[in-house]
Amino acid sequence: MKRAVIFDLDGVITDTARYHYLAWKRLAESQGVHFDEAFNEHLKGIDRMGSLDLILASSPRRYTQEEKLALATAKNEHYKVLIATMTPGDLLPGAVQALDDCRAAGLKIGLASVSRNAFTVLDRLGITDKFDYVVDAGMIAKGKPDPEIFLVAAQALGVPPADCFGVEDAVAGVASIKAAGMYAVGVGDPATLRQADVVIPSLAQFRLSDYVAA
Ligand SMILES: O=P(O)(O)OC[C@H]1O[C@@H](O)[C@H](O)[C@@H](O)[C@@H]1O
Ligand SMILES: [Mg+2]
Repeated sequence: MKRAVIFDLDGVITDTARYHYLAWKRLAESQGVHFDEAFNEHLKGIDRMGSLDLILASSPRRYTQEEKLALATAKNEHYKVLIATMTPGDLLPGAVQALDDCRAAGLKIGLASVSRNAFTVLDRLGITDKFDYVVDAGMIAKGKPDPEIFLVAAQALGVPPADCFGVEDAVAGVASIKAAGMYAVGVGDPATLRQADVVIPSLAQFRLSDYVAA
């Protein structure tokens, strides 16, 4: 029986994945790099500097560390403008119900986000207190697809990884959950999230009883 659930944030609980996409697209195009939805799939779940490196790999120019930091900061400033007006109305359908179902079933609830804006987004959505523990980028050395972030969350929740399941919209995130030895619920397209144990289109189709016994 599963005793804990660890959710990703961006693209699972709220549509910030769209805001990351818009901010990266503007940044990439400012550097003459073509950017589309297909390329963006590879960036989902990847931390800020890792994402920038993947984008700049398509540029013939070489960038100094200082230039890269300036570009990452510019992207983040744009992203912060996009999330500044978020409200609880930006919770995706089924998100609160899924969290409440997990709470009612007595599961520990964690959040594993590589975003340095995770606490701001949780605050804007008004759901910070729905989590027993939140791991963000500042607490880990290696981002997704490394298992570290899900393992740190499981340890903080006091539940062995085999008794946890993770919920993710990103290829890198599902890989991180599986590498941590957990059951993976993918949110999105089964053709993209091939490594997940089960894939649902959105949290509106979240069926806790299907995962706790898995
Ligand atoms: O730039 P931030 O807010 O620290 O976010 C880092 C990453 O956070 C992840 O949750 C997103 O899926 C990525 O797209 C994003 O790049
Ligand atoms: Mg995500």
